[in-house]
Amino acid sequence: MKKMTIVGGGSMAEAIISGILENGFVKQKNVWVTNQSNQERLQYLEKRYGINGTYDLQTLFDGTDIVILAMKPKDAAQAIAKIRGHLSEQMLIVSVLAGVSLQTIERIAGKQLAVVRAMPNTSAAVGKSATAIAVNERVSKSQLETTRKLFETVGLATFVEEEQLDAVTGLSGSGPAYIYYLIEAMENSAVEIGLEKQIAKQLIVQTLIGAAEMVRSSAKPPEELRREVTSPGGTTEAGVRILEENGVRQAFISCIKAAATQSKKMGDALSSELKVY
Ligand SMILES: NC(=O)C1=CN([C@@H]2O[C@H](COP(=O)(O)OP(=O)(O)OC[C@H]3O[C@@H](n4cnc5c(N)ncnc54)[C@H](OP(=O)(O)O)[C@@H]3O)[C@@H](O)[C@H]2O)C=CC1
Ligand SMILES: O=C(O)[C@@H]1CCC=N1
Repeated sequence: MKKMTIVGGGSMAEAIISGILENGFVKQKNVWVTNQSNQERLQYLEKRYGINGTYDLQTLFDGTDIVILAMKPKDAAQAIAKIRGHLSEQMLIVSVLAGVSLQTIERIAGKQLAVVRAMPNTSAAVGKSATAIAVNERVSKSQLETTRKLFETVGLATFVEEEQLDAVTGLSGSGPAYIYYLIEAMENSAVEIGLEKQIAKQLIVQTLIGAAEMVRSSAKPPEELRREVTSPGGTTEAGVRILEENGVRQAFISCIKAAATQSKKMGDALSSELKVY
Protein backbone atom coordinates (compact mmCIF):
# COMPACT_ATOMS: atom_id res chain seq x y z
CA MET A 1 0.00 0.00 0.00
CA LYS A 2 1.53 3.26 -1.11
CA LYS A 3 -0.51 6.09 0.37
CA MET A 4 -3.38 6.51 2.82
CA THR A 5 -5.50 9.63 3.22
CA ILE A 6 -7.60 10.21 6.32
CA VAL A 7 -10.38 12.79 6.24
CA GLY A 8 -11.21 13.72 9.85
CA GLY A 9 -8.59 13.72 12.58
CA GLY A 10 -10.58 12.98 15.75
CA SER A 11 -10.60 10.11 18.27
CA MET A 12 -11.36 7.32 15.80
CA ALA A 13 -8.85 8.55 13.23
CA GLU A 14 -6.16 8.74 15.91
CA ALA A 15 -6.94 5.22 17.16
CA ILE A 16 -6.57 3.86 13.61
CA ILE A 17 -3.39 5.87 12.93
CA SER A 18 -1.82 4.70 16.16
CA GLY A 19 -2.75 1.05 15.49
CA ILE A 20 -1.66 0.87 11.85
CA LEU A 21 1.68 2.58 12.47
CA GLU A 22 2.43 0.38 15.45
CA ASN A 23 1.92 -2.67 13.25
CA GLY A 24 3.65 -1.33 10.13
CA PHE A 25 0.60 -1.52 7.84
CA VAL A 26 1.75 1.71 6.20
CA LYS A 27 4.81 3.94 6.54
CA GLN A 28 4.43 7.19 8.51
CA LYS A 29 5.50 9.32 5.57
CA ASN A 30 2.71 7.81 3.43
CA VAL A 31 -0.11 8.73 5.79
CA TRP A 32 -1.91 12.03 5.10
CA VAL A 33 -4.57 13.52 7.32
CA THR A 34 -6.85 16.53 7.22
CA ASN A 35 -9.65 17.95 9.34
CA GLN A 36 -12.16 20.77 9.04
CA SER A 37 -10.25 23.64 10.65
CA ASN A 38 -8.45 22.61 13.84
CA GLN A 39 -4.82 23.33 12.87
CA GLU A 40 -3.52 22.68 16.36
CA ARG A 41 -4.96 19.17 16.28
CA LEU A 42 -3.44 18.53 12.86
CA GLN A 43 -0.04 19.64 14.15
CA TYR A 44 -0.43 17.37 17.17
CA LEU A 45 -1.11 14.37 14.89
CA GLU A 46 1.89 15.26 12.70
CA LYS A 47 4.24 15.54 15.67
CA ARG A 48 2.90 12.63 17.69
CA TYR A 49 2.83 10.11 14.82
CA GLY A 50 5.27 11.51 12.25
CA ILE A 51 2.52 11.66 9.61
CA ASN A 52 1.55 14.52 7.27
CA GLY A 53 -1.25 17.02 7.80
CA THR A 54 -2.55 19.36 5.11
CA TYR A 55 -5.61 21.24 3.88
CA ASP A 56 -4.44 21.10 0.26
CA LEU A 57 -6.72 18.60 -1.47
CA GLN A 58 -4.36 17.94 -4.38
CA THR A 59 -1.56 17.01 -1.98
CA LEU A 60 -3.92 14.92 0.11
CA PHE A 61 -5.38 12.80 -2.65
CA ASP A 62 -2.71 12.68 -5.36
CA GLY A 63 -1.79 9.00 -5.86
CA THR A 64 -3.63 7.76 -2.80
CA ASP A 65 -4.81 4.14 -2.57
CA ILE A 66 -7.06 4.27 0.49
CA VAL A 67 -9.24 7.11 1.72
CA ILE A 68 -10.57 6.79 5.26
CA LEU A 69 -13.65 8.87 6.03
CA ALA A 70 -13.61 9.67 9.75
CA MET A 71 -15.74 12.76 10.26
CA LYS A 72 -19.03 12.77 12.22
CA PRO A 73 -22.07 11.66 10.20
CA LYS A 74 -23.57 15.16 10.51
CA ASP A 75 -20.51 16.60 8.74
CA ALA A 76 -20.35 13.93 6.03
CA ALA A 77 -22.43 15.70 3.35
CA GLN A 78 -20.27 18.81 3.43
CA ALA A 79 -16.97 16.94 3.84
CA ILE A 80 -17.53 14.41 1.04
CA ALA A 81 -18.94 17.06 -1.30
CA LYS A 82 -15.74 19.05 -0.79
CA ILE A 83 -13.46 16.16 -1.75
CA ARG A 84 -15.58 14.38 -4.35
CA GLY A 85 -13.63 15.78 -7.30
CA HIS A 86 -10.55 14.01 -5.96
CA LEU A 87 -12.13 10.58 -5.45
CA SER A 88 -11.75 7.98 -8.18
CA GLU A 89 -12.92 4.42 -8.81
CA GLN A 90 -9.39 3.09 -8.34
CA MET A 91 -9.32 4.29 -4.74
CA LEU A 92 -10.67 2.24 -1.86
CA ILE A 93 -12.99 4.41 0.22
CA VAL A 94 -13.29 3.22 3.82
CA SER A 95 -15.99 4.85 5.91
CA VAL A 96 -16.15 4.40 9.67
CA LEU A 97 -19.19 6.67 9.99
CA ALA A 98 -21.91 5.33 12.28
CA GLY A 99 -25.18 4.71 10.47
CA VAL A 100 -24.16 6.05 7.07
CA SER A 101 -24.87 3.58 4.27
CA LEU A 102 -22.60 2.59 1.40
CA GLN A 103 -25.20 4.00 -0.96
CA THR A 104 -25.34 7.37 0.83
CA ILE A 105 -21.59 7.79 0.44
CA GLU A 106 -21.80 7.19 -3.31
CA ARG A 107 -24.80 9.54 -3.53
CA ILE A 108 -22.90 12.38 -1.85
CA ALA A 109 -19.83 11.69 -3.96
CA GLY A 110 -22.07 11.67 -7.04
CA LYS A 111 -20.16 8.79 -8.60
CA GLN A 112 -19.65 5.04 -8.41
CA LEU A 113 -16.89 4.16 -5.97
CA ALA A 114 -15.42 1.11 -4.27
CA VAL A 115 -16.73 1.71 -0.76
CA VAL A 116 -16.19 -0.20 2.47
CA ARG A 117 -18.29 0.54 5.55
CA ALA A 118 -16.53 -0.50 8.72
CA MET A 119 -17.42 -0.21 12.38
CA PRO A 120 -14.25 -0.42 14.48
CA ASN A 121 -13.83 0.87 18.00
CA THR A 122 -11.21 3.03 19.68
CA SER A 123 -9.36 -0.02 21.03
CA ALA A 124 -7.76 0.02 17.55
CA ALA A 125 -5.19 2.25 19.24
CA VAL A 126 -3.85 -0.79 21.11
CA GLY A 127 -4.47 -3.35 18.37
CA LYS A 128 -7.66 -4.63 20.02
CA SER A 129 -10.51 -3.22 17.96
CA ALA A 130 -13.53 -5.39 17.19
CA THR A 131 -14.38 -4.36 13.63
CA ALA A 132 -17.28 -5.46 11.46
CA ILE A 133 -17.13 -4.68 7.75
CA ALA A 134 -19.53 -4.54 4.79
CA VAL A 135 -18.52 -3.71 1.21
CA ASN A 136 -20.23 -2.67 -1.99
CA GLU A 137 -20.04 -4.61 -5.25
CA ARG A 138 -17.31 -2.40 -6.69
CA VAL A 139 -14.74 -3.45 -4.10
CA SER A 140 -12.26 -5.76 -5.87
CA LYS A 141 -10.84 -8.97 -4.42
CA SER A 142 -7.52 -7.30 -3.73
CA GLN A 143 -9.23 -4.28 -2.11
CA LEU A 144 -11.21 -6.73 0.05
CA GLU A 145 -7.93 -8.30 1.16
CA THR A 146 -6.43 -4.87 1.86
CA THR A 147 -9.48 -4.04 3.97
CA ARG A 148 -9.17 -7.27 5.92
CA LYS A 149 -5.45 -6.63 6.50
CA LEU A 150 -6.07 -3.02 7.52
CA PHE A 151 -8.56 -3.93 10.23
CA GLU A 152 -6.77 -7.12 11.31
CA THR A 153 -3.74 -4.90 11.89
CA VAL A 154 -5.77 -3.10 14.56
CA GLY A 155 -7.58 -6.10 16.04
CA LEU A 156 -10.30 -8.56 15.07
CA ALA A 157 -12.04 -8.06 11.72
CA THR A 158 -15.18 -9.79 10.49
CA PHE A 159 -17.42 -9.32 7.44
CA VAL A 160 -21.19 -8.85 7.92
CA GLU A 161 -24.23 -7.85 5.86
CA GLU A 162 -24.61 -4.08 5.76
CA GLU A 163 -28.02 -4.25 7.56
CA GLN A 164 -26.22 -5.57 10.64
CA LEU A 165 -23.90 -2.60 11.04
CA ASP A 166 -26.26 -0.48 13.15
CA ALA A 167 -26.51 -3.36 15.62
CA VAL A 168 -22.71 -3.73 15.56
CA THR A 169 -22.38 -0.01 16.26
CA GLY A 170 -24.64 -0.29 19.33
CA LEU A 171 -22.80 -3.37 20.57
CA SER A 172 -19.08 -3.04 19.85
CA GLY A 173 -18.64 0.39 18.23
CA SER A 174 -19.90 2.08 21.38
CA GLY A 175 -18.99 -0.96 23.49
CA PRO A 176 -15.74 0.32 25.01
CA ALA A 177 -17.68 3.18 26.62
CA TYR A 178 -19.99 0.74 28.45
CA ILE A 179 -16.97 -1.10 29.82
CA TYR A 180 -15.31 2.17 30.88
CA TYR A 181 -18.58 3.06 32.63
CA LEU A 182 -18.47 -0.23 34.51
CA ILE A 183 -14.84 0.39 35.45
CA GLU A 184 -15.72 3.87 36.73
CA ALA A 185 -18.42 2.34 38.94
CA MET A 186 -16.07 -0.39 40.18
CA GLU A 187 -13.40 2.23 40.97
CA ASN A 188 -15.92 4.38 42.86
CA SER A 189 -17.06 1.42 44.92
CA ALA A 190 -13.49 0.29 45.61
CA VAL A 191 -12.64 3.64 47.16
CA GLU A 192 -15.86 3.60 49.20
CA ILE A 193 -15.02 0.18 50.66
CA GLY A 194 -11.53 1.31 51.62
CA LEU A 195 -9.18 0.29 48.79
CA GLU A 196 -6.46 2.51 47.35
CA LYS A 197 -7.32 3.78 43.88
CA GLN A 198 -4.13 2.49 42.22
CA ILE A 199 -4.41 -1.00 43.70
CA ALA A 200 -8.11 -1.12 42.86
CA LYS A 201 -7.39 -0.14 39.24
CA GLN A 202 -4.87 -2.99 38.84
CA LEU A 203 -7.30 -5.50 40.34
CA ILE A 204 -10.22 -4.30 38.23
CA VAL A 205 -8.27 -4.35 34.96
CA GLN A 206 -6.89 -7.83 35.60
CA THR A 207 -10.37 -9.05 36.58
CA LEU A 208 -11.79 -7.76 33.28
CA ILE A 209 -8.95 -9.21 31.21
CA GLY A 210 -9.26 -12.54 33.03
CA ALA A 211 -13.03 -12.76 32.65
CA ALA A 212 -12.83 -11.81 28.95
CA GLU A 213 -10.14 -14.43 28.38
CA MET A 214 -12.25 -17.06 30.18
CA VAL A 215 -15.24 -16.29 27.94
CA ARG A 216 -13.01 -16.32 24.85
CA SER A 217 -11.16 -19.54 25.55
CA SER A 218 -13.66 -21.63 27.50
CA ALA A 219 -16.40 -23.77 25.93
CA LYS A 220 -18.65 -22.81 28.85
CA PRO A 221 -21.27 -20.08 28.32
CA PRO A 222 -20.96 -16.96 30.52
CA GLU A 223 -23.92 -18.03 32.70
CA GLU A 224 -22.04 -21.19 33.65
CA LEU A 225 -18.81 -19.31 34.30
CA ARG A 226 -20.82 -16.95 36.50
CA ARG A 227 -22.34 -19.88 38.40
CA GLU A 228 -18.82 -21.17 39.13
CA VAL A 229 -17.99 -17.88 40.89
CA THR A 230 -21.24 -17.90 42.85
CA SER A 231 -21.05 -20.01 45.99
CA PRO A 232 -24.48 -20.64 47.57
CA GLY A 233 -25.09 -18.09 50.31
CA GLY A 234 -21.81 -16.38 49.46
CA THR A 235 -20.54 -12.96 48.45
CA THR A 236 -21.20 -13.10 44.70
CA GLU A 237 -24.80 -14.13 45.28
CA ALA A 238 -25.26 -11.16 47.60
CA GLY A 239 -23.77 -8.80 45.00
CA VAL A 240 -25.53 -10.13 41.89
CA ARG A 241 -28.87 -10.02 43.70
CA ILE A 242 -28.45 -6.23 43.92
CA LEU A 243 -27.70 -6.03 40.17
CA GLU A 244 -30.86 -8.01 39.39
CA GLU A 245 -33.01 -5.98 41.84
CA ASN A 246 -31.78 -2.78 40.18
CA GLY A 247 -32.51 -3.97 36.67
CA VAL A 248 -28.88 -3.71 35.53
CA ARG A 249 -29.21 -6.50 32.95
CA GLN A 250 -32.25 -4.84 31.40
CA ALA A 251 -30.48 -1.47 31.51
CA PHE A 252 -27.59 -2.92 29.46
CA ILE A 253 -30.02 -4.43 26.95
CA SER A 254 -31.88 -1.10 26.60
CA CYS A 255 -28.58 0.77 26.36
CA ILE A 256 -27.33 -1.32 23.42
CA LYS A 257 -30.71 -1.15 21.66
CA ALA A 258 -30.80 2.65 22.06
CA ALA A 259 -27.30 2.99 20.61
CA ALA A 260 -28.19 0.76 17.64
CA THR A 261 -31.36 2.77 17.02
CA GLN A 262 -29.38 6.01 17.21
CA SER A 263 -26.93 4.69 14.60
CA LYS A 264 -29.80 4.07 12.18
CA LYS A 265 -31.34 7.47 13.00
CA MET A 266 -28.09 9.30 12.23
CA GLY A 267 -27.80 7.50 8.89
CA ASP A 268 -31.45 8.21 8.04
CA ALA A 269 -31.07 11.89 8.98
CA LEU A 270 -28.16 12.28 6.57
CA SER A 271 -29.99 10.39 3.84
CA SER A 272 -33.14 12.56 4.12
CA GLU A 273 -31.00 15.71 4.22
CA LEU A 274 -29.69 14.65 0.78
CA LYS A 275 -33.22 14.40 -0.63
CA VAL A 276 -33.50 18.17 -0.19
CA TYR A 277 -30.94 18.74 -2.96
N1 LIG B 1 -15.19 7.58 18.55
C1 LIG B 1 -15.51 6.28 18.43
O1 LIG B 1 -15.41 5.49 19.37
C2 LIG B 1 -15.97 5.77 17.10
C3 LIG B 1 -16.32 6.62 16.08
N2 LIG B 1 -16.76 6.12 14.88
C4 LIG B 1 -17.12 7.05 13.82
O2 LIG B 1 -15.95 7.78 13.48
C5 LIG B 1 -16.31 9.07 13.04
C6 LIG B 1 -15.47 10.10 13.78
O3 LIG B 1 -15.77 10.03 15.15
P1 LIG B 1 -14.82 10.69 16.23
O4 LIG B 1 -13.40 10.46 15.83
O5 LIG B 1 -15.29 10.24 17.55
O6 LIG B 1 -15.19 12.24 16.00
P2 LIG B 1 -14.36 13.55 16.39
O7 LIG B 1 -15.37 14.60 16.64
O8 LIG B 1 -13.35 13.21 17.42
O9 LIG B 1 -13.58 13.92 15.02
C7 LIG B 1 -14.24 14.33 13.88
C8 LIG B 1 -13.22 14.87 12.92
O10 LIG B 1 -13.86 15.17 11.68
C9 LIG B 1 -13.33 16.41 11.23
N3 LIG B 1 -14.22 17.06 10.26
C10 LIG B 1 -15.43 17.61 10.46
N4 LIG B 1 -15.88 18.16 9.30
C11 LIG B 1 -14.92 17.94 8.37
C12 LIG B 1 -14.79 18.32 7.02
N5 LIG B 1 -15.74 19.01 6.38
N6 LIG B 1 -13.66 17.95 6.36
C13 LIG B 1 -12.68 17.28 7.00
N7 LIG B 1 -12.75 16.90 8.29
C14 LIG B 1 -13.87 17.24 8.97
C15 LIG B 1 -13.15 17.23 12.48
O11 LIG B 1 -12.30 18.34 12.23
P3 LIG B 1 -12.28 19.66 13.17
O12 LIG B 1 -11.83 19.18 14.52
O13 LIG B 1 -11.32 20.57 12.49
O14 LIG B 1 -13.70 20.17 13.20
C16 LIG B 1 -12.53 16.16 13.38
O15 LIG B 1 -11.16 16.04 13.11
C17 LIG B 1 -17.79 9.25 13.28
O16 LIG B 1 -18.48 9.15 12.05
C18 LIG B 1 -18.16 8.09 14.20
O17 LIG B 1 -19.46 7.62 13.94
C19 LIG B 1 -16.81 4.78 14.63
C20 LIG B 1 -16.47 3.89 15.60
C21 LIG B 1 -16.08 4.29 16.93
O1 LIG C 1 -20.83 7.69 19.69
C1 LIG C 1 -20.73 7.59 18.46
O2 LIG C 1 -21.59 8.10 17.72
C2 LIG C 1 -19.57 6.85 17.86
C3 LIG C 1 -20.01 5.70 16.99
C4 LIG C 1 -19.59 4.45 17.69
C5 LIG C 1 -18.85 4.93 18.84
N1 LIG C 1 -18.80 6.21 18.90
